[in-house]
Amino acid sequence: MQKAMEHLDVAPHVRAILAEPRNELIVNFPVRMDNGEYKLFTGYRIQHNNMLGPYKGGLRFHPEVTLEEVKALASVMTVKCALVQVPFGGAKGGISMSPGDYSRDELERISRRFVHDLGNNIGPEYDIPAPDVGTNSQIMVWMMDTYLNTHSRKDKNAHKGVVTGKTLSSGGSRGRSKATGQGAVYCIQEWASEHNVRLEGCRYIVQGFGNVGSKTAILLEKLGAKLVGVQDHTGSIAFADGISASGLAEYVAEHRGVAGFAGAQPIDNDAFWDLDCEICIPAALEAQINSAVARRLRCKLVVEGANGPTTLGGEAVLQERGVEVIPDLMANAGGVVVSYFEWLQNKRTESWPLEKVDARLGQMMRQAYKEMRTFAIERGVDNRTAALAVAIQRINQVYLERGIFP
Ligand SMILES: NC(=O)C1=CN([C@@H]2O[C@H](COP(=O)(O)OP(=O)(O)OC[C@H]3O[C@@H](n4cnc5c(N)ncnc54)[C@H](OP(=O)(O)O)[C@@H]3O)[C@@H](O)[C@H]2O)C=CC1
Ligand SMILES: O=C(O)CCC(=O)C(=O)O
Repeated sequence: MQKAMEHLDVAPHVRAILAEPRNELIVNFPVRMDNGEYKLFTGYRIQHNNMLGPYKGGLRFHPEVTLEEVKALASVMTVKCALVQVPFGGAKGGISMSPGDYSRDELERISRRFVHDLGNNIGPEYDIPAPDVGTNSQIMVWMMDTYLNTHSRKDKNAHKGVVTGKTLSSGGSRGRSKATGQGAVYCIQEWASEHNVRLEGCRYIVQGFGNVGSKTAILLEKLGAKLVGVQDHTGSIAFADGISASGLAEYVAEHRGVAGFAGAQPIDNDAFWDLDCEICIPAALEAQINSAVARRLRCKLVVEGANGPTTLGGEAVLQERGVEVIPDLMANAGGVVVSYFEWLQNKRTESWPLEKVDARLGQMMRQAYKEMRTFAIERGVDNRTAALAVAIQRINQVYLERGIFP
């Protein structure tokens, strides 16, 4: 962000405000396990900035969740929303836990108790959680239901928009589950048309085959591109003739990992990064592409499906080697854009057809992509610097217009 601000005239107080989150919430809460014993969990919710609208961002259930990680991810949400022009600010939250270690009943009690203890610190006009790593639409529905039961005694259907990423039957939006992948694919299509690359036959590798990784892979496959390698926590697989993305998604749903998939060969985790391809899509966790990995990559383009997958060192090497990066705040913004549509539909008691969701998503992603590339070309900077600059410029403008309450 500091690098981007060098290209802008940002007021000193706005720099200071953006450097820290506004609110940091930590809740410690006990949950009854299936064996009758109680276990204490620590939940975080970081509200980074709400100048452009209610705080917005996902909730992560993963063993590596820390306060520092959530703070960083919350700030990415602030700039992401500003870049794609959804009227939201930035937030993120999570619990340090491994969801796979708990039964469905335990997960429900953990999710409900977390929301109960967040109390009035979330709300449809104040702070709106969504899915992230280790959480899903069922967890979002439990969270919404808990909020409605504790906040609106008479009308159980008002305020459904307190959480997005819900199941369709409980107030979700068509297209939300594939939205992040769909947004990434719209970006890839823009890149391909700028560089005259045919996506048919284009080879790509994906790290992380959860919501973002699998949906991106399936949509690219539909465009004729070829998935040649996948990695998740269970291992890495490759197949030069192309792995079936939809077949692999079905296998992962059943086996909870890519290891053992019959339609590809197992390879070393290290060798995954050496695979010949045009596009590399990190869609798991932060800091996966460090300088050593960046030296090995044999792609033309890195599309950051995940938040923060490239370290500063990794990015420097990619730039040196002429590998273009579509940064997280641009590449994975499709999720929050369709979350915004879901929130709007909940407010208006509407249900949009998928065609409308996709068309509006495409329009917003392409507009933001164009603004990022125009800034990058005109100022001679990389895409991340450009995307951040476009976003910060917008936030700065609003601070200057509205001023600071004394
Ligand atoms: N869901 C959304 O709408 C959005 C998500 N994102 C970002 O996308 C990324 C992925 O999120 P999402 O798809 O929702 O999460 P999921 O939990 O659905 O999937 C995460 C995937 O990453 C794998 N993974 C986890 N750790 C590692 C590792 N160390 N090495 C390789 N693979 C690993 C997981 O495997 P396993 O399950 O076996 O652990 C799983 O396949 C995150 O950075 C998230 O913040 C960004 C925007 C929106
Ligand atoms: O859909 C949302 O509100 C937020 C998704 C998210 O957490 C992200 O974009 O990183």
